[in-house]
Amino acid sequence: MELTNEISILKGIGKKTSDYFKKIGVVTVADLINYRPSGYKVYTDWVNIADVDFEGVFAIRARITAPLVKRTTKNQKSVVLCKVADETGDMSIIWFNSAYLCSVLKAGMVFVFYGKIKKDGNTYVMEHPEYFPTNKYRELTKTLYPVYSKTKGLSNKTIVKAISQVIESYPIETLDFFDEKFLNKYSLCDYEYALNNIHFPFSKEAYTKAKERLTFDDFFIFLSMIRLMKDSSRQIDNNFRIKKWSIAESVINKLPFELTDAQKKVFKELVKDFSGDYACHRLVEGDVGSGKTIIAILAMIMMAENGYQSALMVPTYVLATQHYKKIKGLFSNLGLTFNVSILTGHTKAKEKREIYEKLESGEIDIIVGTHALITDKVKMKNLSLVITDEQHRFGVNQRSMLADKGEMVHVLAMTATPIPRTLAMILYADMDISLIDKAPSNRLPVKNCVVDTRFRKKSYELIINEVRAGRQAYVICPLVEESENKDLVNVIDYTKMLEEIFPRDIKVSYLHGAMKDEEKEEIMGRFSRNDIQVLVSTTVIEVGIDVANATVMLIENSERFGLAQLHQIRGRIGRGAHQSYCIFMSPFLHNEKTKERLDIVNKSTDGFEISNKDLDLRGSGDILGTVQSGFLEFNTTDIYENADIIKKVSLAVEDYFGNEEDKERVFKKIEQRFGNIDSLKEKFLSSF
Ligand SMILES: Nc1ncnc2c1ncn2[C@@H]1O[C@H](COP(=O)(O)OP(=O)(O)OP(=O)(O)O)[C@@H](O)[C@H]1O
Repeated sequence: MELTNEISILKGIGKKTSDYFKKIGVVTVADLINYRPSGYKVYTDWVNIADVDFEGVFAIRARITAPLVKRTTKNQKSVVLCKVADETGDMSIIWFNSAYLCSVLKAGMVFVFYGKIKKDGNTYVMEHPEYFPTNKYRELTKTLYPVYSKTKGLSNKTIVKAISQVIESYPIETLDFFDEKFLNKYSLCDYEYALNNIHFPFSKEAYTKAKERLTFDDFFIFLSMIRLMKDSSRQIDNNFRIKKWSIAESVINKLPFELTDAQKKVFKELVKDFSGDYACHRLVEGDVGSGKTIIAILAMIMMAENGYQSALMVPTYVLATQHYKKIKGLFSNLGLTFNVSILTGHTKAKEKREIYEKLESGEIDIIVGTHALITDKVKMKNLSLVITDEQHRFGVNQRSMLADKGEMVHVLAMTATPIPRTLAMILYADMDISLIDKAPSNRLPVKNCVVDTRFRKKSYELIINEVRAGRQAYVICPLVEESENKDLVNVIDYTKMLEEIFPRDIKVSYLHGAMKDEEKEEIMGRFSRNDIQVLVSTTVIEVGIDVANATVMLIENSERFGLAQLHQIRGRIGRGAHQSYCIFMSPFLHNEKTKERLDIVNKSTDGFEISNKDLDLRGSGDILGTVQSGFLEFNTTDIYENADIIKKVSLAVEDYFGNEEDKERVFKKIEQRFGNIDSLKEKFLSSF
């Protein structure tokens, strides 16, 4: 048997069955062994019938007390009824469409019945259970039984049988990538053991070992591919090598704050990239408010200092304006004469023409903007650096459309999405990664609370007190206009209500997505000058808004938001030296799930931890769905859950890439297990 053979060479798999297998993506023998269980059935120890006092899946060990009876229900379904008893009580069992059982199961026989127990009036009924002789069941409780994703016409049993055939007759050990020395070094079991125990775990411990090994393999292949890609993108020469960066350094010394160690490290990495042999391709990842903007500014100063142009592209007009103003302000304070401009969809036609000209002539050193930057009209004399504020708003395509306005430019991407470094390596395969892992030290941790609406009055008092102390506040509501759902609060009415409650001198205003960009920008401008003290807003403020004087965040209907989003929203406060307060308000705190979710953001201010826990609650499908598209399916793998393994894998990949012989051997094995490396690479690339 070859792994490339179609599965029809297996016993018991005819044309019809192999067609069903095709529907679940299994065509060849290789597909079959890589088709991993979607879950496992755990056969729990049996319980006394008397102890069953809630619905659920149970095992009971009981004697059949009377001959089985066949009935037909009102809607013509055939059911079989069975009475059973143990020392503690009796119970009814019902099977559907299984008339044959009447001649198999006889009064007096003892079995372990395993199935769902439901309440029926005052009694409990077991529905359609499996049944096993006692000894067989005892064996089953020690193991996990695989459950595969099926398709109509293809039973779990058929899949189990097919996989067992391959495992029994194929020399699985020949597919191992690694030798004993390597396996020992990374404390891994061998591949044969792993494959056996992922499909048919001998014990729970064996399953854990197997899962760990296969997860390792998945990531090993994945990261090897990334490494290959990186090797090829590394070859891009640095066309814009900087020779000096003393102005950037003097800016650092004159800033009103000292850069954090994390920021200093990233700055050094950038100097090294920009002055090195190859073009920079770097992702800067830092939690909300960690201080990424100044890094972007310093990078652009370095380029300007060497006579090159740079572009900063952000997702919204408001954000572009904020960055532009910040850069202008900083330059004028420090007496820097570099030419900075802003280009957005709202720039007036005449002004636009001037900007296009100045970009083409090289007069503008730094251009900040939105998507407007990628139009054909924008031509740049010597664009050398492209910075994008990722936040998942720009695809790789847009990033490269801007980059294409220069000749193999440096690329710097910024993100606040709290993804573990290893996952970032997958999402941003071709990039180096810098982490800003510590927030500036002048910050006091935000004080949080989760409260129901009875706390509203107190929240308003807190807001008034903070405003009196010179600070400002945000109130976030999920919807804009009159809402059909009375439980949700709308921004405009809310603002009116606050205006009535708050003393006259406290200026309240609102912001929502349906407003015109210029209106939004005008309101944000007034808020950042403290002309407005309380801003009632939808989540339009979520990304990047920076008003360090704002210290209160009241989030109405906080149950409506995702946890990562709540973290982003909260990130708008706690950005300065003053104590900040975040109030997660919800009328649904009696719901345990809601409370449990909100407690996560309440207790943690670490974006990475919050995402992790959010994933635990929601399952990882959402995030992994995009990562795995079209490539290896990490179906035994959850990137977040396996962060430790991934770290180990990165080391292992580095190990291998240092050694040509090992590398070749491993790639041969990968090919053997999955097919040709080039096609694998192609699949990999197309999944981005
Ligand atoms: N080292 C530092 N010490 C003190 N304050 C700093 C430091 N670095 C940046 N800041 C200030 O912290 C605030 C947040 O920084 P910045 O806007 O760059 O955050 P960010 O990482 O872009 O966050 P977000 O992803 O939320 O937009 C700004 O007001 C900035 O001036």
